[in-house]
Amino acid sequence: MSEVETIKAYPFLLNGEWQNTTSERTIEIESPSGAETPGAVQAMTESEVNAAISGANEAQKNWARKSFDERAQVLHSWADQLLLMKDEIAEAIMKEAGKGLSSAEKEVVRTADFIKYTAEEGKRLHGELINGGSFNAGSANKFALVNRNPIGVVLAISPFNYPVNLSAAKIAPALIGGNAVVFKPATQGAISGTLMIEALDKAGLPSGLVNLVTGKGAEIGDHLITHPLIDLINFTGGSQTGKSISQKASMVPLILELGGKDPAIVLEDADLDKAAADIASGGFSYSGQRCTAIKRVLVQDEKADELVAKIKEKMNGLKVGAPEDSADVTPLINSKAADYVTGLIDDAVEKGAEVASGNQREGNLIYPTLLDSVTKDMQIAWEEPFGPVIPVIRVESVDEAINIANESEYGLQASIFTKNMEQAIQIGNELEVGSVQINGKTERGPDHFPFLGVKSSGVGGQGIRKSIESMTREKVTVLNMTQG
Ligand SMILES: NC(=O)C1=CN([C@@H]2O[C@H](COP(=O)(O)OP(=O)(O)OC[C@H]3O[C@@H](n4cnc5c(N)ncnc54)[C@H](OP(=O)(O)O)[C@@H]3O)[C@@H](O)[C@H]2O)C=CC1
Ligand SMILES: O=C(O)[C@H](O)COP(=O)(O)O
Repeated sequence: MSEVETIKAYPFLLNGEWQNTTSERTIEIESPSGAETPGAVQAMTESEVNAAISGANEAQKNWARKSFDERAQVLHSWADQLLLMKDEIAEAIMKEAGKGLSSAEKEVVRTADFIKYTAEEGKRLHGELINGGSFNAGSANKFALVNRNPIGVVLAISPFNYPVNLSAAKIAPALIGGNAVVFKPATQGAISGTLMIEALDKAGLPSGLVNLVTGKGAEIGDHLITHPLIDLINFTGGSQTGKSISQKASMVPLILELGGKDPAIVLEDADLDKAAADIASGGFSYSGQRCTAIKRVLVQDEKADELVAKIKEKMNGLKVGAPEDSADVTPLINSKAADYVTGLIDDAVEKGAEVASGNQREGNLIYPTLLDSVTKDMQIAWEEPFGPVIPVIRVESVDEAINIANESEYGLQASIFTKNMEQAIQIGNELEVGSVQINGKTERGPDHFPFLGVKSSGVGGQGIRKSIESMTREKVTVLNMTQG
């Protein structure tokens, strides 16, 4: 048997059947650590993609007629199945996304919690009744019944870094809202995505309601996003990909969760131990491959030396190594990503940044790197590394910190560390971001909080309740009463 024949090729789920592509082409998943491939997925053909979309369109009609409670039962059962498959799914996340095993296990548990909360939140989705008499030119004999209806077929496209959580964060709210889903996982993440759909299938998923589409985004992406039966696109990934989708998908509602360059703004009165601990864990966990990772530090000059020393100290507590050992910093997703990060570090060092810690590389593993005295002419001041490197930019005033924070093309989150709550709130109001964390690291969770990015960080809102609202639309029925 040849080496290629020993690689497991995972099938896709199309209209209730697990199938292999008629193209007979598979895509081998890379191991970020350079170990053997964890398997392969099918490169689906255009006609298989069409069948997935039209099957979902058909299945949605029945699903929309089900009560919230019936839909919720499927979701609860999905969460139970995910937990039963926890070890297998966590191993897949570890092998294809290079995530530390214990974080991968936490991702599965977090996802089950997410799905269960979504099921219950769906049941609490109430419409409203508006009386026409409350408007000057209106009439008290008119009543608007405002209900939330499904949108139809949601195209869910997810990134590699949270291949289970960020996929379920689209699929579960879409389903509870009465939609069908065509799910295209990141190729590097597609085995985990396939396994989570296997769990959903075991939970009693109606045939065609969620169809799994595997294949390279560069090959099938345009076809998917421009298909006339796609009613909404819910995308998480890089800003470049997101912007290109938004240009091509005309008149289709979009939810885009894109890149970030989240600053930690540290004021002179901050608790520096707390700030340093949050910067180290917020910037380096999962090797900085989180949209919400702290990606730059803006610190008042007077406190910069002390803060840098404390961050370095906290960095000693980071475990660097293999995903199997549950390390915090593990090899990056592929060599292109690692080369990109190395290039950013080299550019900064050439232009005068000081390496306070790190700047070592072994294969795709980049040691956590802290760059001090970063200036605005360096690429690392502006670009999203999606890797374990934090630039420290020293500022002379709070206004300078706000200006640099807002000069970024991104606007996901920002942290402010200070004991002065009033000032923190004032600064927060000035920052062009979706969320501000006061005295805490930037992060998405808990998952029922609203989550959104502005500028190049995204369009539309998520977070369990928001996600259900974003993937349903209001339907207004006006009752015109005869004069009583
Ligand atoms: N704001 C947020 O909530 C989050 C944002 N992100 C961002 O995601 C990025 C990292 O994820 P990464 O997976 O590398 O992002 P990519 O943009 O490379 O890929 C995301 C998804 O888009 C698919 N895709 C690629 N090209 C196209 C196309 N032309 N049309 C449609 N789909 C396409 C990919 O498929 P394939 O894998 O086959 O190429 C993948 O499924 C970072 O920038 C990060 O900040 C990540 C998590 C959360
Ligand atoms: O979008 C991401 O990268 C993840 O959802 C981040 O989630 P976290 O901030 O809770 O790690």
